[in-house]
Amino acid sequence: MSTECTFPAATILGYPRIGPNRELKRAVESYWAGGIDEAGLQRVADELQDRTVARLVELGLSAADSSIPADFALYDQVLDATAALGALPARFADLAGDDGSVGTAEYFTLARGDGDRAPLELTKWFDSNYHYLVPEIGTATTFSAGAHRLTATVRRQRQRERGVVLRPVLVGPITYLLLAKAEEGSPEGFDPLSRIDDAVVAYVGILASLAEAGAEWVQLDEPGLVGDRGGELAAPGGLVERVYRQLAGTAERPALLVTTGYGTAGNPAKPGEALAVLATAGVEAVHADLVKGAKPSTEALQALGTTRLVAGVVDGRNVWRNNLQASLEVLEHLQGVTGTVVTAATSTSLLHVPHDVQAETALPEHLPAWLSFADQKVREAVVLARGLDGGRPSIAAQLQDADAALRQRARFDGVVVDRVRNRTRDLTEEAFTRGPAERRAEVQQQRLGLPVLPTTTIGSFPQTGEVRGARAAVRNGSISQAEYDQFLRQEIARVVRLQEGLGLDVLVHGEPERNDMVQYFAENFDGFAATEQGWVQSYGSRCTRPSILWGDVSRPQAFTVPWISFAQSLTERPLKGMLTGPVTILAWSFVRDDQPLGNTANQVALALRDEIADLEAAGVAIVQVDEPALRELLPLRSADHQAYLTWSVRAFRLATAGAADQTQIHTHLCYSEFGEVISAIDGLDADVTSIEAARSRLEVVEDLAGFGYSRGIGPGVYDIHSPRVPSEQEITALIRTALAALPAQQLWINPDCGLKTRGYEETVVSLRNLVAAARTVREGTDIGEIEHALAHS
Ligand code: MET
Ligand SMILES: [Zn+2]
Repeated sequence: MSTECTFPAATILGYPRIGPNRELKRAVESYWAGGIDEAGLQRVADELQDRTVARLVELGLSAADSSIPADFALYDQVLDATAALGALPARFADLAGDDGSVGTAEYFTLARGDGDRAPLELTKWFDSNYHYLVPEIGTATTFSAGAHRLTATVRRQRQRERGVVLRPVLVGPITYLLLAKAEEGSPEGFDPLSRIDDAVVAYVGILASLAEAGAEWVQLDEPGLVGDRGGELAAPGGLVERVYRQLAGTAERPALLVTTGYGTAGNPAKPGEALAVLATAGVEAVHADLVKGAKPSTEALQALGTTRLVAGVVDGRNVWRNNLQASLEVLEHLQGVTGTVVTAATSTSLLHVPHDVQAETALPEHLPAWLSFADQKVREAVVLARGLDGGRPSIAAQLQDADAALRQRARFDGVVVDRVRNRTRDLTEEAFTRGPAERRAEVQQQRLGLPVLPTTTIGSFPQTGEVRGARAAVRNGSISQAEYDQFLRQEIARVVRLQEGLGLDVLVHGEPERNDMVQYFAENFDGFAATEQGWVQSYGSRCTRPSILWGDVSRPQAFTVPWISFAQSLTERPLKGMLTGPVTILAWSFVRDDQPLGNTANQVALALRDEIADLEAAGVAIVQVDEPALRELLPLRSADHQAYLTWSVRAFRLATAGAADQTQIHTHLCYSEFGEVISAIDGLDADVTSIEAARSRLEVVEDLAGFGYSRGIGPGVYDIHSPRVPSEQEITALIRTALAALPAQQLWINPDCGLKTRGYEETVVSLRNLVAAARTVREGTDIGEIEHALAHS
């Protein structure tokens, strides 16, 4: 290792990879479709990488001092680590070359599967909306040191004119194994982390090859230490210390920066302990998330000695302009207490935010000055470093600008709206409570007269090229609003007729007017703004464009009612009104950072409550409020779960509890891992809940029965995540599985989720089979009796 290991005064942990115009997304998809070959894809990726480096230099990072991270995954950074380690599950063993390395085609096979081989599973990356590919580790998994892509990147940049020195980024060994799941067939209770020693050997090899390629620093990301296991692992004498002693003790290596992020690493009651442990182990620089995590204690700072502290004071997760004054105070404090050497940095990679506020042309006038996307955040880190070095006068103008923007934001009309505040303040317990569930079920059945095992869908119908085309056409002005509305009415009428023809019991309008289930609400609520170019990577080549919740939220006028009542006017059967729930709206937007999330959630809830009241007034008898993100926002530490579940469940209840007993409230959740949240789901007090269940072959019904869940439940019997058509027999068998655990009166028959990503061809056949299966089961004598009883109650 070089004895000179100075670290830059400013850095970022990572930068959006997809490209300002989603160049990488397009290139990767074109490669999959056979439009370009591997060399073509590599050319686009290299060009983008060069432009990123140039842009970061323009923003103030140096090309020569390791301040620019090399985190250019083609699909996912965890998949990159899997490929670098050659740690493939047995079903993909043939994808590795003799030296354990994985080529480009094989890399994508891991991500997408082939033939009968299922791809690696996708899961949320910590509490973000980014999804990574889960490593599968078993007792026999082999680990090799094949970080060829990363070393090639480092080498290629070093060989450029004037030589760019990047800082390669890799998921650290402990986090890698914490994020893994046990490979199928592993012994009961097998913990992937038990393979740490073999993994470390491979990391030692990777460090050596990166040093040889010319890397002076390497960044190992260990955000896994913020979870429940972090406290024990990062305690003095624990696994973190042992592993990093080994890595730091190797001769051939670049200097090491270990990052955490997404909260306080290690024991939350001893902030900074994990950093001190890493320093003791011999790591040259440690990073702490000072936005979501706690400030390290003085004791921990003292223990850092000469180890540099990379201080994450610029929020990598949100889009608000930094309070430079406050950040500088934090940095000065850290530096002042113990003489710790401090770098100004982001709290996480900037992967979670869009590229550049400057690319937006249609934001409300007041908003751009309050915002900071990736490029602005790079500048913030650079400015803070300058201020820390040169004192406040050296950045006086920037401090003043940031301060002025913050003050303007705080008093802006719309950020605080008295009318909205008064409503949330004056809420009594009554606003959160409906009548008794049994009584509701009774009056709803009287009103709806549904058969036993009622069939329905989750809301959206296939969004065909025609639907997307019409939306694009009205946006670019080639058709008028009136023509577009007419098109939507035709589409809705077609979907309603189709469902009647199929014989579904509760119909939907199909959601053709919605570009996205959250953005559509953001566009119709006050307090939100949508971006044009604000794409962030969700997984692989998929990006989302979260809206920005900047002010107090309210609903100026009913907006779903016209579509829902039009659809209802076309049929005698009950039609469900479709809304997105408060927690999901928050989870999939950038939310304001100046008040507790629970307060914001209640404002959104009241806006939805107004919409439900208008739907009821229009004669709608069933309203579904989707909360697919309820479980997603669950805090990383179990100690924090209860507080979160309390405010999120209350927000849902506030949205729905204004509904009359005769109005049936449905909710939909897209997952079946109910375990830890089952009582929260019970707490939502929805009359009917649909969930994903087909893939796990309805395992969840046992849990529900064990819990004593007593309201309506629709475990999905049709997996909509693939074009595969489930047969009538197969669905019949699933319904019988459900019936073995739960009473027929409680069960609904529906798919796992909305149909918007499916094609009509498979959808129609699948739904026909679903209706036929429900009928077949209904005709079983015992159930026939129940139905008879229901009809006469
Ligand atoms: C991700 S959950 C989706 C629910 C929505 N109602 C739909 O059907 O598309
Ligand atoms: Zn869903």
